[in-house]
Amino acid sequence: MKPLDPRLLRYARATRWFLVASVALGTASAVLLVAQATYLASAIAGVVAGGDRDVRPELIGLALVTLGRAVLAWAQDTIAHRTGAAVISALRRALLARAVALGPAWLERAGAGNLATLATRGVDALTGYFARYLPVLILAVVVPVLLGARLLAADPLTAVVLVVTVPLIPIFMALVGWYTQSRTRRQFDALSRLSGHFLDVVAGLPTLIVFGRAKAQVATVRRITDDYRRTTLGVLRAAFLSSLVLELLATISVALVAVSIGLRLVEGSLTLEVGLLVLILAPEVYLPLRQVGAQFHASTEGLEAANQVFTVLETPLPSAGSRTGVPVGALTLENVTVRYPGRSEAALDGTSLVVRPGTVTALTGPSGAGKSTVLSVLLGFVPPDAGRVRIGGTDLADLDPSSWRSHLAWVPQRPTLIAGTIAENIRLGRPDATDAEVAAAAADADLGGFALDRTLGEDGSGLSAGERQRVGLARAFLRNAPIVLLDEPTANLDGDSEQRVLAALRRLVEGRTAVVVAHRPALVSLADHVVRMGGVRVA
Ligand SMILES: Nc1ncnc2c1ncn2[C@@H]1O[C@H](COP(=O)(O)OP(=O)(O)OP(=O)(O)O)[C@@H](O)[C@H]1O
Repeated sequence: MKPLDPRLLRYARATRWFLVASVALGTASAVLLVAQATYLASAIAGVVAGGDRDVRPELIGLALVTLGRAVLAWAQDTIAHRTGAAVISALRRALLARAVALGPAWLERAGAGNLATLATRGVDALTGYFARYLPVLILAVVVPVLLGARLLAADPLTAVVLVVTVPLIPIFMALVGWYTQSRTRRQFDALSRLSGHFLDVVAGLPTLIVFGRAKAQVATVRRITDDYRRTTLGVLRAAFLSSLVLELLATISVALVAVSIGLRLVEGSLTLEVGLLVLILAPEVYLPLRQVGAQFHASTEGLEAANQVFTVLETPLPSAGSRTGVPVGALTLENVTVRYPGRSEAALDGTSLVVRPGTVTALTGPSGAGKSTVLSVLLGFVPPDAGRVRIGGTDLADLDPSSWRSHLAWVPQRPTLIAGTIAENIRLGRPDATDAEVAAAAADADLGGFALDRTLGEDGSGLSAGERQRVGLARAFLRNAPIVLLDEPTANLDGDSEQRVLAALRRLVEGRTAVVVAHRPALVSLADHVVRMGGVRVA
């Protein structure tokens, strides 16, 4: 694992300024450190020498330098936290924007749980990286160089000891990093698996309880948790052991310097002032290196998360057209074949279909025949593996996806609802709609008797399946788009509601191009054309 992933500089610009500021602050702090040691050594040597030597200037200098170092530490800390927050929010925004651009088919493969872990806990782990690891990493480069130069000037023999021992620490750390990389990845994978599974279990809890599988799921969660605990302990073990060895290495090196100073002081070949200066500065050379070792493991989780974010950001987008003018005309599927990843059988196998403008086409057929897949293809969520989709003669692949979708209204089998009021949920269909337009759309979808300011919970909890579908319909009414795609819009409605919604649907599809997945005869009767799907090729 690289100590600084160059992609961080590319995707999070705040990192560049942070590095520049940190190098400047680190250099200033190293210079103050040398000044502090010089004042201290001179003051002690002065006191030991006795006589009437006035050490007040050294003491004043010492106080000022100490104050300066405190100010620098505060500035470094503030900048580190601010940069961390800026980078985290930039990465999170980029990640979510990319996930949206990659589309639902990618999300299904990547897993919503994984994405949620990455966007929350994952990128948050970068706080430790910016606040604790990077500053000491920079100090670990700047301080040994500056202090080494000062020590070379003061006592070349100590400089030789440093040149021999200091490089051992980064070499050792690189070995540790190499060893722990795969373990950290395994730890993060286990956490993602745990989150994904937990999400599924919570969402399906009522079903699991009814089928008596809740206990079995508890056992599965326990197994994954155990796995996570084991990998975490493995990473921690490596962290503690490597810190121990680094401390040992640094301590032995300082001891070597101290012994040589002691011997030469006794011999009289070194003055007390220089000896003290070297003794004060030598441990400071190793300090940032030791801190890097100690903080390295605090940073690995954040770096691994960043690595995974970059993998998502670098996932090529499905090829999309750029034509923004959407032509008016027939929607045509020509020998379209769709094969979902991991499925040997094609969901659509050479399907051809023509939907003439201004007409309603009903897709019927047995479950699994590929009706919803036709809608996904028309929505541009699932690209055909073979064949073409044309809009008025233009290949759908040449159209800019968001321009195309701005011409569509879509009601899926289970419309997605967000936490918020019913009105807010309907307004997703057209965010700039007025309250009166929202109310009219609600009335069209047979939601007239509902208090639109009623607040729904997460995923629209608090509504029945039929009510959820009517909110989805109200959205389509509000959208007022020329093409309407409906996936069994009356599936969950009772007879009376169905009649009212059908009347509204008749108004909705009037003069528009509509494709309706339909099972119920009443809905099929809305259609100008009925296409039966399932096994046989349709036309
Ligand atoms: N995301 C997916 N990943 C893998 N296979 C899928 C996916 N979505 C659908 N399929 C498969 O593709 C086939 C067609 O599914 P589709 O949902 O289009 O059928 P449908 O006719 O709409 O069915 P229903 O009437 O039950 O909604 C089915 O065999 C289904 O299992």
